[in-house]
Amino acid sequence: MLPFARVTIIGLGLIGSSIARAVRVTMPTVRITGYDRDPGVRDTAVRIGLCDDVADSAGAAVIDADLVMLCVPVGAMAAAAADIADDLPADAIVSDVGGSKESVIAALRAVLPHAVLVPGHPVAGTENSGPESGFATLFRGRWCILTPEEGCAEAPVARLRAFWEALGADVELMTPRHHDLVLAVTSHVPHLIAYSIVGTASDLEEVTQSEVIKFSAGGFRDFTRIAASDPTMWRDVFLNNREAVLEILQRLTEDVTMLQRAIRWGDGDTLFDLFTRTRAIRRSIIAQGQDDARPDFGRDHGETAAV
Ligand SMILES: NC(=O)C1=CN([C@@H]2O[C@H](COP(=O)(O)OP(=O)(O)OC[C@H]3O[C@@H](n4cnc5c(N)ncnc54)[C@H](O)[C@@H]3O)[C@@H](O)[C@H]2O)C=CC1
Ligand SMILES: O=C(O)C(=O)Cc1ccc(O)cc1
Repeated sequence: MLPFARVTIIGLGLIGSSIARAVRVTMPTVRITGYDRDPGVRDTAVRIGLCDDVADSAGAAVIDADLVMLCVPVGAMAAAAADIADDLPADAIVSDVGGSKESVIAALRAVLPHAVLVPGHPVAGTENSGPESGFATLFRGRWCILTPEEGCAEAPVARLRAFWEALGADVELMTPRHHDLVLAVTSHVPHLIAYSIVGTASDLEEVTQSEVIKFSAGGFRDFTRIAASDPTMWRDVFLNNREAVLEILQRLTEDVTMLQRAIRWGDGDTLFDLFTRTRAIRRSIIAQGQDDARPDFGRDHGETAAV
């Protein structure tokens, strides 16, 4: 049995459009309604046949929904929730895909105090954004973390788990606070490092202009991919996961200072030991099959062109 019969997606960018495509492929009888604040995005969604219906307002989109999935930048969650508040069916489950959780939950609760809320975060994405960049297999073999509030009933969590599993994701539960700390280490600070190193290279433009392009086949090229990620989305993530990001940045700063000292004093053992440890981490990730180089990951899936 399907976990939901009528799914509404608010925000039809990379993640919203990928959910729509994945639902089409994996649960073809589910009725998908979409809404986006940007009329151009709504037009594109109609043109590429992303949803069964694209509504003209957020309220009209949710009026008979079983599941409402908020797929907007985390700084826009409160506004998106306010737009659906008056028309949301009392028994509909509201979820989101925001990359930070504690502040998003607080913002959603302030606007939807009585809603059945099961927040989530699919740990899957790309540096691209917009409705045409999504693809149906984005969530396959990836984690989706659900962060229900204390005291949340089990049934809605189970239904949302079944939904994400149908899209191919592996589901794990965490407290919102723990989610935010884990993601600060594994995703948010790495993005900040990429933004920062690409910015530093660009500040040295006069020295590096040609070299940056010429030699960017190395690690720098990987940084430029990450640093091409959506500015609105990432600005919002850093402002909303402030405490955890600052905590991890403090620790990183101490570790970088330690490396600086090792380089200054010619302490090769310290460098070698760390690099040996980090190489083992990379190899264990590959051994667990959690690497993007796996053949069923990546961006060129047959399903991409299908919807
Ligand atoms: N991009 C990624 O790799 C991942 C992003 N996420 C999360 O997914 C969410 C969406 O990100 P993307 O799909 O990448 O962004 P996107 O920029 O591709 O799409 C966001 C869409 O939301 C729309 N929007 C903004 N405010 C709105 C409002 N108040 N009402 C209705 N529509 C509104 C925009 O017009 C845009 O079309 C973010 O919260 C982000 O943290 C989660 C996992 C991965
Ligand atoms: O493109 C990449 O390397 C990513 O890290 C994708 C990503 C971006 C944001 C998230 O909240 C989760 C995953």
